[in-house]
Amino acid sequence: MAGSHHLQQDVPRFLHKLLFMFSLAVVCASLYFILSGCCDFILVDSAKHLKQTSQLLPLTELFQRKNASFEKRATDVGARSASPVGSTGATGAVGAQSANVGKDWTATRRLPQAIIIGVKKGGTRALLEFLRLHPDIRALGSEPHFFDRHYSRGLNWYRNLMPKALEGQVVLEKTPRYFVTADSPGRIHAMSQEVKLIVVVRDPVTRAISDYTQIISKTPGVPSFETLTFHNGTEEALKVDSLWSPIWIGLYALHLERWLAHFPLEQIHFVHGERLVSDPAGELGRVQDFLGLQRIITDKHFYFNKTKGFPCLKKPEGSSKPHCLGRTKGRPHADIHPQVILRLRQFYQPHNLRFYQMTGQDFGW
Ligand SMILES: Nc1ncnc2c1ncn2[C@@H]1O[C@H](COP(=O)(O)OS(=O)(=O)O)[C@@H](OP(=O)(O)O)[C@H]1O
Repeated sequence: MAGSHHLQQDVPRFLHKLLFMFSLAVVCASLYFILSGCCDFILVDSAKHLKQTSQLLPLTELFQRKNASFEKRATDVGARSASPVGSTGATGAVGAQSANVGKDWTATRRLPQAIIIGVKKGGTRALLEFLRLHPDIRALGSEPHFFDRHYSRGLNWYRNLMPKALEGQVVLEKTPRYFVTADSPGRIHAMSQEVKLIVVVRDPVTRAISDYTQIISKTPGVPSFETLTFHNGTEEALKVDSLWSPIWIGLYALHLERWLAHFPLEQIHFVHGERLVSDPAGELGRVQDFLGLQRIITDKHFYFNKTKGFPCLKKPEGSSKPHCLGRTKGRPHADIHPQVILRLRQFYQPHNLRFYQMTGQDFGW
């Protein structure tokens, strides 16, 4: 009697349990199908996208580019906000060190494989800013002045200034003063025998006036260009003072000789400063070839800004707005008497010819 009563109670309890387990199984199965359906959709979608893009690029490159553009944005924010390192650069400050921390697990800081070593007022900032458009270039925004001013800080210090880069990307910095400092060629060679060197050269007379224009903009009360260019009180009133920095920097052959004692000519690429203004895409094409990179920066990246009188970028790195270099780049020059300019042209003539012979290129100055 008691046994049949228990049985009567157990059957509905058992049925309840069975119903509960069945419902749970139904819920789990539905969840599984819903979720796996979604994932399939996402996977299919991204696979489609990957297929479309990889028609143009190999997968590894795609991966590197994606990381690179992501990382570039991070570095640049840091580079603008950190403190400068002995820099005379127009835009830059060194901040690469903190900007990428934890952002990319495959990128590392490396010593530069390419350096824009000169020349001051040649158009080095324009070149660097244009090169930054390339996804395979990681460029330091400021001038680190390592080989001329901060060498005692050591290579680790220098390396830590560099932006993080992925394998296959070219790390680049620019310090125009390297070209004219005696120790730089040997020191750079000691760092790397393979490093690629870039020199932006410009008519040394215009370059000297540009240099002087910068000097007077920073230091009021500087004597006139003529006074500083010619030796005062000498028999030959028009003897050029080749030791005055704006004149001395333009003795390109003299400086190049020191570099050629350490590096073969093929390892040095000369950018034609005037053509960098008249045909930036052409000059950039040659620089990309020299760096062993795909020609990605082309004339579609530039437009000529009539107000500025210089080529500007349609879309600089990390922005969608057109951008020209700052006020100190491409500014009106100090007014110099034509006779002085003529005398300086004569002075530079033999030096220029020697430079053309050494490089195998006629720059037409
Ligand atoms: N696209 C574009 N926009 C503006 N300026 C341009 C450009 N391309 C080349 N240049 C020339 O660059 C000259 C400045 O050279 P640098 O950047 O090497 O100067 S610096 O040494 O870093 O101070 C600067 O010299 P100045 O004209 O004397 O100001 C320019 O002539």
